[in-house]
Amino acid sequence: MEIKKIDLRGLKPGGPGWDDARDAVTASMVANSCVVVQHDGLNRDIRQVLFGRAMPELFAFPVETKRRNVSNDVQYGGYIGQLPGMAGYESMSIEDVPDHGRISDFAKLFWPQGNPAFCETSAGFARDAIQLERTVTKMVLEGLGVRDKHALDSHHDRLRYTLRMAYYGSSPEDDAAKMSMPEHRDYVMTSMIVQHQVEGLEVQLKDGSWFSVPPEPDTCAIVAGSLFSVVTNGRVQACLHRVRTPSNRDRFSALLGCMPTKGCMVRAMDEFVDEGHPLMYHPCDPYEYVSFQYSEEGRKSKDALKSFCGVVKDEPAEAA
Ligand SMILES: O=C(O)CCC(=O)C(=O)O
Ligand SMILES: [Fe+2]
Repeated sequence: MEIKKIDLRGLKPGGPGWDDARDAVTASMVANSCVVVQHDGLNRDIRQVLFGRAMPELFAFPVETKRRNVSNDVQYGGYIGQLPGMAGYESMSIEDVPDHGRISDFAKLFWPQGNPAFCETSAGFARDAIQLERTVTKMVLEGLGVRDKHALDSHHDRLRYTLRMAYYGSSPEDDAAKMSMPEHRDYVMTSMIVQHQVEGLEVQLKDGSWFSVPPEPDTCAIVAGSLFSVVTNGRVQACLHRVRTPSNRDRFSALLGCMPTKGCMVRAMDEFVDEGHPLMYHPCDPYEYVSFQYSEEGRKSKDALKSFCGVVKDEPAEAA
């Protein structure tokens, strides 16, 4: 089994090829909780500068400087590094990235006099990534049967976006089979993952095997997070994925995470609930869900989303 990449180049909503691509994107999301697309949406020059210059310069700063990137807002925001079992992994996030003030505040943590080139690169990348994410999510929701333009718009209007830049440093004594990031599901609505030259992202397929997403230029992967299961009433499950780089090279990736804006409840869209598909998840506050997922109870749970807001709760684990 594998995930076939879907060509979105040159497609316009409703134009030639759109319906076929939409159906293929939807089928991949339903089957694998992930879609890999070939696109012309992420400007090549911007990507080249982001991965070739901006990110290497950023991660070269000392840890004390990188730690200035803090977040009081979301779990795994700000700077992450030196995690147990994940030596070599670091990431830095810019929340609400369409707000240029957030990017320049971030840049000033590293370059107190500012760094317009860095700001332009990250803003350009984020702008393109948001556009592409919206196209793909629109395809999936339409492909699953949502026709109401207002419902699609209001889904998008209530999202906020975080740009996360990640670095996976290798070390000569690393075992090539070693995991750089253990398997997990993202709590978000969706994550877009852009790789650059070095492999790493692996997605678990329905038959339990792991598919390594090739780091081809002009492609990216969009994986479903837990909150997308709520919205689609379980039609699309959260994607189990991990990072492993058998070639043992240093690796960068850029991620666009979508979360609902604060204060918005997440609920199944009307189109996905009917007699044959009873409601699976009660409407929930996404930020309360995130706290739950990382709480002791959430970590112990076989299916944190179901335990938190499932209409039918998980069977409690049997006492040993
Ligand atoms: O770097 C990647 O390819 C994926 C990282 C990831 O899954 C995450 O940060 O949640
Ligand atoms: Fe992830």
